[in-house]
Amino acid sequence: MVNFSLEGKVALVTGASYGIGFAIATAFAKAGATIVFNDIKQELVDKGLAAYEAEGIKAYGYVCDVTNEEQVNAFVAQVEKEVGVIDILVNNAGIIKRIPMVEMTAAEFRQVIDIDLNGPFIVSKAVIPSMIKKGHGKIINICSMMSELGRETVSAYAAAKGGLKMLTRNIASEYGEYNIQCNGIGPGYIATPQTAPLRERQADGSRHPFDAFIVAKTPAARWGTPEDLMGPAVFLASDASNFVNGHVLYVDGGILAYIGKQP
Ligand SMILES: NC(=O)c1ccc[n+]([C@@H]2O[C@H](COP(=O)([O-])OP(=O)(O)OC[C@H]3O[C@@H](n4cnc5c(N)ncnc54)[C@H](O)[C@@H]3O)[C@@H](O)[C@H]2O)c1
Ligand SMILES: O=C(O)[C@H](O)[C@@H](O)[C@H](O)[C@H](O)CO
Repeated sequence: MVNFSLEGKVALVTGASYGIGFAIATAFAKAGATIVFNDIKQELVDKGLAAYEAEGIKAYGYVCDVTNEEQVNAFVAQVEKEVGVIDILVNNAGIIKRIPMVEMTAAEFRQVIDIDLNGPFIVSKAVIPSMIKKGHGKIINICSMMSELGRETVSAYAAAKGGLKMLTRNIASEYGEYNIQCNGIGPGYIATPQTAPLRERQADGSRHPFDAFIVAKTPAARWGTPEDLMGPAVFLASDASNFVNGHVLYVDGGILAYIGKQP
């Protein structure tokens, strides 16, 4: 039988108070896992805890900044003591800055790289030793369309998410022999607060031009929802994917397959 169960597993999903991380953690809980998440502020953690409770899920929430190595190490040690060794890590925490490249400061560029690329490095590094000792582990990095494509204003984000794709391949290469699988999920355009500015209605009530552009660019002809990522995430976290390593699974309604509508 194919085994998609996550019964008895401890899953850490970073930045999972809402949005994509919350949907993935909820799916993991429904598949049997114990959920741990972190966020940068107590109010976000509290909001997350209330949302999990409303779904009937007992989750463990902590304040931790994924860019702070000392904080992350202390957090992972605390989770191992209070909840158990982390079997599944989802590097979901991330930010985007939409600024034309020539107007972006180096400090802004560095901040995006720090959260979206250094963060997954720091958290993965903290959990891998215990995964090796335990004899298995799953790491899922939340990549992006921008792991493959560029567009105006997102240079730092594209650089970080392209780097995250290669970090994924490297973790798979370096730790595959310890029965650790590291794969990515590359969501297409998903309706969350991160993309809300791209979907805002215009003053005259018409659709934001980017909103119409994305619907036309997506063969599925719609934005994705966080729930669209649930099945792929459970697959990559479960024993069903034990020989899948170093891939990015694009969950994009077909965007990367499509040349675009003829004008
Ligand atoms: N929404 C989309 O269309 C889309 C598409 C592809 C990839 N993604 C990626 O999915 C992930 C989740 O995005 P989302 O759209 O659900 O919403 P989001 O980007 O707003 O959520 C990210 C979460 O990470 C947290 N976070 C930010 N910095 C942090 C830090 N230093 N330490 C810990 N937590 C931190 C935020 O507080 C938030 O809870 C991100 O990595 C994003 O880049 C989103
Ligand atoms: O401004 C943007 O183009 C978007 O915010 C994206 O980058 C998406 O959020 C996503 O990562 C695509 O997969």
